[in-house]
Amino acid sequence: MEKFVITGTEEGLHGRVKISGAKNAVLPILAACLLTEEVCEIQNVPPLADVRHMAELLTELGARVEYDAAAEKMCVQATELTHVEGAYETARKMRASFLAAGALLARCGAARLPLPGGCQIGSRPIDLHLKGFHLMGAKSRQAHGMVELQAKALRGSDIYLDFPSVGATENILLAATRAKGITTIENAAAEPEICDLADFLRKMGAEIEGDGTDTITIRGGKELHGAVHRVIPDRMEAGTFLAAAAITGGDIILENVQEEHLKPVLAKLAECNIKTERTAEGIRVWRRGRLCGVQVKTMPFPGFPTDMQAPFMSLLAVAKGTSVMTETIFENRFSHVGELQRMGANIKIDSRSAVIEGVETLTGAKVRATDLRAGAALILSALAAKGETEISDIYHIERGYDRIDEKLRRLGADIRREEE
Ligand SMILES: CC(=O)N[C@H]1[C@@H](OP(=O)(O)OP(=O)(O)OC[C@H]2O[C@@H](n3ccc(=O)[nH]c3=O)[C@H](O)[C@@H]2O)O[C@H](CO)[C@@H](O)[C@@H]1O
Ligand SMILES: C=C(OP(=O)(O)O)C(=O)O
Repeated sequence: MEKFVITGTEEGLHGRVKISGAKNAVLPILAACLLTEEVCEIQNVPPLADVRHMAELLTELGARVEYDAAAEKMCVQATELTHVEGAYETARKMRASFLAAGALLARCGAARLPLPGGCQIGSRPIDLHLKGFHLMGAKSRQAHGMVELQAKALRGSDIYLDFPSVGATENILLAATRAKGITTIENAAAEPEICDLADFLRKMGAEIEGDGTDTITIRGGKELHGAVHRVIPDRMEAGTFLAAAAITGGDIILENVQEEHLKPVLAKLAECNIKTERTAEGIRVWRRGRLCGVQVKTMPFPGFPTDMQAPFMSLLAVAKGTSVMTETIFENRFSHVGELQRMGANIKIDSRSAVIEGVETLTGAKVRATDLRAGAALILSALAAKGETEISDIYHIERGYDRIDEKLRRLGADIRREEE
C-alpha cells in the first residue's frame, strides 16, 4: 500500500497543468464499445485504475482491448461476446461496471452482473436502471449479489426517471440504441458525460436527440458500427486543480478544459474571491487576498457537482467567515469531514449540511482517503497546511486522478509517494 506525503507550500502553485480525459465519460463510452462487432478507437483515455478495471471487464466478456499508454488511446473490438457475466472482483471496484448491463442486454439479450461498487457515499441503489430495462421489456432477478437480466427483444418505451440519475440515463441510452422503436427518457440527467456518450453513440450510427436537456429521444434498432472518438476533459480534475491554485494562493493555467462544463465551479470560486480568465492556452486561475466563505448546494448539472463538494470544502475550511455546504445528491458524502478536522478544520455536520467556520491555517496530520473525492480534498488541505501530512489509502484517489502527484510536483508542490 502506498501513501502520499505532502508538505504545505507557502509560495503557492505556479505553472501549467494539462487536464486528462474524463473518467466518468470514458467508462460509459467503453461500455458502449460492446454494442458493435467493429473496432472502436477511443482517444484521450487516461491511465486510471477505473479504466484498467473497465478494460478487464470488457476482456472478461470476450472483447479484445488494447491500450497505447503513450498515445492515451484504447482500441476495443467486441467481435464476439463469449460471456454475459462479469466477475465480482472486477465489478465491485467501480460503479460504472453496471453500465455493461445496458450494452449486454442490447447486444446479447442477457446480462449477469454483480451489484456495482464505487465510492461509498450512500446506498446507491440501481432501481432506476432496472425500471428503465423493465419498461423496455427486460426481466430481472437479484440473488447472491448478482443481477440477472433477460430480454427476448428490447422495445422502445417512454421512461420517466424519478431522479435524473447519471448511471440510469447512460444504461437506458445504451440499451435503447438497439431496442426496436422510440425510447424517450424524461427527467434525464444532463451532465456533459451524458452528451459525450451520446456523441460517441451517434458516431456509431445511433439516432439520439435531446442529450444535455431533461428529455432524450432515441430511435432504436439501428445497426451500430465502429467509431473514433476523443473523450472530453475531466471537469472534476479541472475543478480540483482550480481549487489547488485557490487554496495555495498560486497562479496556474489549466490546459485542455471546457469552460462551459465548469460554470458552476467557476461561479462559486468567483464568490470566494478567486480570479479566473480564459486565455489562449486554457483557463488561468489565481488568488489575491483571503478566500471568502460561501453557501454551496450540490445539484444535478448544471448545478454545483457533488463530486466537487469535498474538494471545495477544503477551501471553505480556510476561508474567512462561516460557510454552509449542503449535499443533496448522496446521503452519506461527508466522510472527509472527520479527516479535515484532524488537520484543524472547524466543521459541524447538521443533517445534509456541513457548517464550516473558516480557520486561519490547517496543520499537517496523518489522515486517510475514505473515497476518491475525499482523498482529493485531503491533498488540497495538505498543500495549504503548515507542516507534513500523510495520506493513506491513496488507491481511492488513483481510481480517478491521473498521476496527480506528478502533476502537482510540476506546479511546485512538495508531494511524494511512499510505501506505508
Ligand atoms: C461513474 C460515474 O459516472 N459516477 C458519477 C455518477 O454516479 P451515479 O451514476 O452512481 O450517480 P446517480 O446520478 O445515478 O446518483 C444520484 C442519486 O440517485 C440515486 N439513485 C441512482 C440510481 C438509481 O437507480 N436509484 C437511485 O436512487 C443515488 O443513490 C443518488 O442519490 O453520477 C454521480 C452524480 O453526479 C457522480 O457523483 C459520480 O461520480
Ligand atoms: C463518486 C465517484 O465515482 P463512482 O461513481 O465511480 O464511485 C466520483 O467520481 O466522484
